[in-house]
Amino acid sequence: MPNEQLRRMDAFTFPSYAFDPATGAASFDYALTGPDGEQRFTEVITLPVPATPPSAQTLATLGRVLELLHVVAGVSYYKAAAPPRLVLPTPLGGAAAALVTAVYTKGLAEYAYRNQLPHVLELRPEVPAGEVPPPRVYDDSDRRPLSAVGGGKDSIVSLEALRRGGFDPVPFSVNPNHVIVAVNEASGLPALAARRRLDPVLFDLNAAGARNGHIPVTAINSLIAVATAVLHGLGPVVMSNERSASDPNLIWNGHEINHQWSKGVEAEGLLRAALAGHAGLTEPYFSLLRPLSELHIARLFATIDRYDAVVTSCNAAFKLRDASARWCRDCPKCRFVFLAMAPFMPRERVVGIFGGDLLADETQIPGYRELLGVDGHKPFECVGEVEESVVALSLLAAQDQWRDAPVVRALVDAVPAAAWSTAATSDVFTPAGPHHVPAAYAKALDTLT
Ligand SMILES: CC(=O)N[C@H]1[C@@H](OP(=O)(O)OP(=O)(O)OC[C@H]2O[C@@H](n3ccc(=O)[nH]c3=O)[C@H](O)[C@@H]2O)O[C@H](CO)[C@@H](O)[C@@H]1O[C@H](C)C(=O)N[C@@H](C)C(=O)N[C@@H](CCC(=O)O)C(=O)O
Ligand SMILES: Nc1ncnc2c1ncn2[C@@H]1O[C@H](COP(=O)(O)OP(=O)(O)OP(=O)(O)O)[C@@H](O)[C@H]1O
Repeated sequence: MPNEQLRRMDAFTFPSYAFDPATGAASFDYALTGPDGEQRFTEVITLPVPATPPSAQTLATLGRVLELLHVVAGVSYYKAAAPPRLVLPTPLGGAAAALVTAVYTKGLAEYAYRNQLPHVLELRPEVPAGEVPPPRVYDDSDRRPLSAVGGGKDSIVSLEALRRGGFDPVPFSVNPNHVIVAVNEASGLPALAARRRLDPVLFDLNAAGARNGHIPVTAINSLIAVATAVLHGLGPVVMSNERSASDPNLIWNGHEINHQWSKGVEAEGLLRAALAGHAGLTEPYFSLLRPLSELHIARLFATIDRYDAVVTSCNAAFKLRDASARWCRDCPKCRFVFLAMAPFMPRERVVGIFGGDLLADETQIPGYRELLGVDGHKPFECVGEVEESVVALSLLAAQDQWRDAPVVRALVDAVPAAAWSTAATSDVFTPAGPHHVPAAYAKALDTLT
């Protein structure tokens, strides 16, 4: 469909969805509609099939989770045109409607900002009238947790904390690539995987110049994880989203723009409430690392060495096409994670993990100046706060192995005095802030210290 027709689309709808318990395949249909016709999409998400066929009650609960997933996963296709109307397929209760509204506004905020589409931030879904029958209550709180694995340091910290804490976690990933497969192999734990196939039409539209941008992918992965946990009779989904994921990158038109919105604590609370209200799940989902800073998580990661040859946090390794093998060593996330790990490891260990020494490479200085708040705003990437970067730099400047590294020397001179004094009194290693970690899991992280 030509691009100008896409731009005239006036509504996004959700014609139907279907689930086949025999294959685990859920197919979700979407449509952009407008004066020139309709553009249809179908996304297929295939859940791992359990050894024992699910009961009717399990399928009923799963159906409720899939209803939420159908609507939330629509963001990928909505963004190709960003029409003014979002027309939901079925009535939803207050908590589920609140989740959907937030996913399409706050979750697409970076997309709206970059494409200069302020109406997206004001979208209000049209919810069909009608009562939603109350769901069956499903108490999953004391079952084995499903631990979402993304291949990076954060999910490794959670997986190891759960394992050492005696929770017997089941690793789980969506579309595991070679990095995630290698991390799971290093853990030695049998893992579950779901497959997600975006409609290839979307890639054709992208190539033809359709609107594109960041989407709240963690909300989608989270609901796929919860659907898998329900289907397999497992307990809560444990995520590894940190404290700083809740902090915005910038304010635009009075709205917070946060690249990591669906990793933040607001999204976590909305998802939990929607899953309780719409699907009856009592303890569906939480982030074990929520009270921790990225720097604190890096310090915990340094206590675990069995994943050094495989751990990869760089997003370039997770592209659907043309992915890098591991760390690209030239993006904000590589720069930040190197800086965060370096104070807690021998230099040769961190250089071995990354396959190169970013603090010996002076071309990295402009990128590090952004992370340290000297230039520009916090990059649109999964990176820690400026204060965490300054604290990490101060730790490096105090170590013989790093003090004379060219990048460290240049950055120490660049950071303003005010930032050094903030860092000197920083609480970056003190767990803090709102979280949803259940009492039974609260001590799991102590196993790593
Ligand atoms: C890997 C990555 O960063 N991808 C972003 C990138 O996409 P790109 O075009 O360079 O390559 P692909 O990932 O292969 O995607 C091709 C197109 O497919 C569409 N698409 C992909 C996945 C999806 O779930 N929905 C989609 O619609 C999209 O049109 C792609 O162009 O740039 C895109 C445009 O800005 C981003 O949308 C891609 O981001 C992925 C959805 C992705 O998985 N990103 C995560 C690495 C990510 O950003 N994680 C955040 C968490 C944010 C959150 O709130 O959940 C983080 O780590 O901070
Ligand atoms: N493919 C995936 N399947 C399932 N969960 C995922 C996947 N990718 C990321 N996640 C989860 O989503 C959350 C955010 O991902 P993110 O990439 O920030 O984490 P990570 O890979 O564990 O660590 P890092 O921040 O070091 O990259 C984490 O809880 C992670 O486990």
